[in-house]
Amino acid sequence: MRGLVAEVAVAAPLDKPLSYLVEKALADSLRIGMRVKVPLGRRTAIGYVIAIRSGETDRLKPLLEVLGEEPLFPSGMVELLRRAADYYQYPLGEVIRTALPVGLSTGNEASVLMESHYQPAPKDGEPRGPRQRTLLAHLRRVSCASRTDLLALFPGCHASLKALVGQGFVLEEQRERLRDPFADLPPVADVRLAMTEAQKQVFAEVEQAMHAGGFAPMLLHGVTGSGKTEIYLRSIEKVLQAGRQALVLVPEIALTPQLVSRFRSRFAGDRVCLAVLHSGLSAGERFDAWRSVARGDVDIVIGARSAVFAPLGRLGMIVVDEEHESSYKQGDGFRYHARDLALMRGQMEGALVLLGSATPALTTFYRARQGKLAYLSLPERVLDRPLPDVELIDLGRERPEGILAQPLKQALLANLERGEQSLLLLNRRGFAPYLLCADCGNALRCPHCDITLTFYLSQKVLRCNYCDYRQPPPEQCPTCHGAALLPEGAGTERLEQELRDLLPTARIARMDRDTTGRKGAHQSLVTAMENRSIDVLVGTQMVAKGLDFPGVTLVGVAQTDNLLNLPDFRAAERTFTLLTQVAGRAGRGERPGRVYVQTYAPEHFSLACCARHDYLAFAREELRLRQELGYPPFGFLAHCVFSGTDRQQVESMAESLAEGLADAAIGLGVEILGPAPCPLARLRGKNRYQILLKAPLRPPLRHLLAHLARLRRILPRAVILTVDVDPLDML
Ligand SMILES: Nc1ncnc2c1ncn2[C@@H]1O[C@H](COP(=O)(O)OP(=O)(O)OP(=O)(O)O)[C@@H](O)[C@H]1O
Ligand SMILES: [Zn+2]
Repeated sequence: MRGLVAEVAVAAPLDKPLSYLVEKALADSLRIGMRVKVPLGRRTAIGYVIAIRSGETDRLKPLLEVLGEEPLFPSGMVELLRRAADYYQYPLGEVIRTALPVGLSTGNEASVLMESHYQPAPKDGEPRGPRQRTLLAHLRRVSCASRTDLLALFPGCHASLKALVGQGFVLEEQRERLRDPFADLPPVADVRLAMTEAQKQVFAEVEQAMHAGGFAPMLLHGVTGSGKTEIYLRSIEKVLQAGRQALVLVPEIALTPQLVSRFRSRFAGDRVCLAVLHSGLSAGERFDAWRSVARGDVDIVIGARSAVFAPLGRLGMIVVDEEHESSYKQGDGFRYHARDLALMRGQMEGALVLLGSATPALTTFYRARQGKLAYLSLPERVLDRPLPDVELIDLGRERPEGILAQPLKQALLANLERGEQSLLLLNRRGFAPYLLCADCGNALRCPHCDITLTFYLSQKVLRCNYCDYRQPPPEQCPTCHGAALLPEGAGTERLEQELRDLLPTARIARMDRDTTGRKGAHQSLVTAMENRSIDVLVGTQMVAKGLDFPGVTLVGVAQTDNLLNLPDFRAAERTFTLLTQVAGRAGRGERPGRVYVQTYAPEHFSLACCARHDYLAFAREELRLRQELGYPPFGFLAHCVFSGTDRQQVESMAESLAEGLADAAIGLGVEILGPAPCPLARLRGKNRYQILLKAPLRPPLRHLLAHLARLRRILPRAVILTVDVDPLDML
């Protein structure tokens, strides 16, 4: 018999969508983009309708229920979702589940306004059960979480949560939905800047592409402080005037309050509806925001990574700010890169895609050089403001007693005297990265991970920065029972302490994940910097990210070598990028800036190029090295990680699959590297092996990955394989 058939991408690890019969009662209300309940084997599952057609229905099971009254994404987005699933070799239903806001994926409608929220109580010690400990560790890390979010992260955690509340480790309260953390910020008055000549030129090129219509990918390479934001704002105005919508991606909403407020002040009120999608929203709020976007009520969406899937139906432009940022890549599950999907989406929907950065990812820069992206450049800062002077301090020669060498110390003192602000970067949290035994030389290590425990002096705790394992610092060395355990190396806590000794009268603050966990904490640091009630801000990478503090004239980098020495072919690029970005925070106002970078490798080209503000020279040298080694952008990678508790089993499964791949790879020109233990050979109690697939062209790599999808069926349940296409993090 023929009838109505729905193609459903079920949120489960399935190769392809399944067909279901649509019974008469549901036929009228069903549309593409709706969420449905379907039978799957002996259970029911949630899925998403991606097509409706007429066809043979004899052997089809009927669709059980339609959830919600409106589609969650426009039918025009199905193709993007499909291509994303195909590109990253991930099941379509899971891709859609990742794309939708969290509250929606669980199946229960997220419309509750009041719900339980949990916070860690000020009680020391650890609960008994491992589940309770994990939950508590999570709560201590995030400070507060709603029941919905906890259940999504830790399915079935009701009992543990109740026990934690019962024992006084956790406080429970009924709260309204979380408020929008940006709603009550003082509105910044919008200054409509007269564009500089360089800005005018770039903007003219954007306008031209807009007139031409259709897909137009562009790279806006503008040095730090060159006024890229104004280009975004003006371009979006044009897009809105043409009756289309804009999507703005930022690396992390919570870390980019200044950009968000510039958009707010330019557009809010102008009968323009702007939605900010961010993780501070409660499930209910996210659901509401999503639906109003899906209905077409929103003109501009600003959001982090996952906003690339915002259900905008009349998309005219996508801006990807700080396109080089690695937070655009999702690190687990569906490992997509939001910038790459933004390009894919722009192409499919005929939109302009503007990627902006002072330090474009080399892959992006190379694409521009090949002519796949238009190259727009703002080579100078606005208003003839100079880029800061950068001085490299050779630590091998200076040999400072503490963390800071003389020249940087003196600069800090002088800057304080002048009443100007300073910024110091050290990309390590805590007091010290190791607690080392002076007798036997052993460092204390995480029992679950292949990594040393970080020592936090203020909290008197040793903590694993990967799995959050904690223990009090022991009295004696567990190996030799020696009593001299010494903190080795430096983290932001220690640097802060050293600064307090050096500058006793200065107002010093620290910005890292430990001081910004509380809601609003990051924002109050930013405000205090803007008000000049902080003299010196110390922090991790966070201080390097897109902040615009005109009062900062001095930037110091405490060390560069841990970044430069990471076993990763992108180490030089990461170093160059981070240093250039943090240096770019200096001298953005009226007074010029200076930068001191402490390093053991002053002759390294990534540092030398940074000191000369010479991105092009850096890119030239780094591209040459990449080409020699066949690494991106001259080759394409897929990173396969096998993990499980039984090391031997993991290793032997990795070997079997590598052999299977090797057979299939004959004649394809794909290199198969490994299996070998991952650099982080143990993580959260799991042993890890990796295979790296490397190919000069994409099609053979994809071919091999398709083969891997079949091969992996032989894996036992105890061995988990994750495949990361275009990996960024290969530890
Ligand atoms: N045409 C202009 N006239 C005067 N000031 C301007 C102009 N354009 C931008 N500015 C100011 O210059 C500063 C830097 O601009 P913006 O924050 O857009 O830089 P950016 O290019 O995004 O830099 P980064 O990559 O470092 O974030 C801002 O304070 C901004 O207000
Ligand atoms: Zn650990």
